[in-house]
Amino acid sequence: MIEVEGLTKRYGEALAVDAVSFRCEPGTVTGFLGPNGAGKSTTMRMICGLTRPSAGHATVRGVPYARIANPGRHVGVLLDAAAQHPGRTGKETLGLTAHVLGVPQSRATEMLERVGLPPKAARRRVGGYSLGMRQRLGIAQALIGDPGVLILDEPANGLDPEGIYWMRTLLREFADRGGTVLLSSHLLREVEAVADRFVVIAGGRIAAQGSKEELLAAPGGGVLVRGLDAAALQGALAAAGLAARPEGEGAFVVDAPAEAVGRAAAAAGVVLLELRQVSGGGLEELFLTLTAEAARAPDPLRAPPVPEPASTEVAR
Ligand SMILES: Nc1ncnc2c1ncn2[C@@H]1O[C@H](COP(=O)(O)OP(=O)(O)OP(=O)(O)O)[C@@H](O)[C@H]1O
Repeated sequence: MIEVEGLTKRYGEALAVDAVSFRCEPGTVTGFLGPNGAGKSTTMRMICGLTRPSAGHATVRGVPYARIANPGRHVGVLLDAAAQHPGRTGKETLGLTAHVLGVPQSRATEMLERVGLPPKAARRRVGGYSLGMRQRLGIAQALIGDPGVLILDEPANGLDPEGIYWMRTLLREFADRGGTVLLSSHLLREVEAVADRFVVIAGGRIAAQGSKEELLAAPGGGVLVRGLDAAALQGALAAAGLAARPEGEGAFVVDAPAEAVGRAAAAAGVVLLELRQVSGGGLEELFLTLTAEAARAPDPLRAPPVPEPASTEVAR
């Protein structure tokens, strides 16, 4: 469980994150979305105790991250895959993490295999890795302590299509085993495919949050129904008192539960070819609408970045 309550980060006069609150429940993947500069990384860094909030607080499994003893055994974090030491090999990097977390070295070898870094790649220096290989190594580091929570900032960056598919499966299985995942990404289709819930942030503020069903349902909802005989279907719906509007090709949209529509058709002996919830324009359309709205309402306090004093940051 991750709980974020009123998290706020101010850099001088500029508000990077403005009173952000959300929860990530065990067994779910939460997609954290927003345009460039929206405040996603800053929020994630505050959750992980790397950036000090100006106001508000965040807890992971009920305690602030900084107070978790041996946090890598509980929370797997990947915030910046490029932050690996370039002079170490992949195997050395992961071996060191295993040592720090107190897990057997055999687990490092196991994780390298799991993330698709075979022995030959693992013997190479990280400085020579592609971005996708660094991401895989970062994911291995996040997973090596067998945590129950994953916090991943753009983990799919640089991954090839096979890698993206692999990542999706990994995260889904992790959540299905009861894990909690907070995942930021610009790959909307990928997030849509894996996440159960979304938190959309724009201009430092929450623009929307909720379950996939809630956020992606078309305004007004309704079901689309198509019958073998369109006229008979229309008659059946009318007989059941259900208002239907034609949707082309013998289909109708009905503002009623799918069960009521199915029963009306069955009662009239009408064969149905299609019966489904009407979905909206997908995550992409939702994202563009929400972020455009946020852009139309600029916050006068948001200004160009100023360097943060080093003392307020914990070293990565
Ligand atoms: N150390 C800092 N000093 C000053 N401003 C900062 C600092 N870090 C981030 N910001 C500002 O805070 C805002 C949010 O940045 P953040 O990196 O959290 O956005 P993001 O949603 O992760 O963006 P992206 O998708 O591009 O990674 C931006 O306006 C950014 O310029």
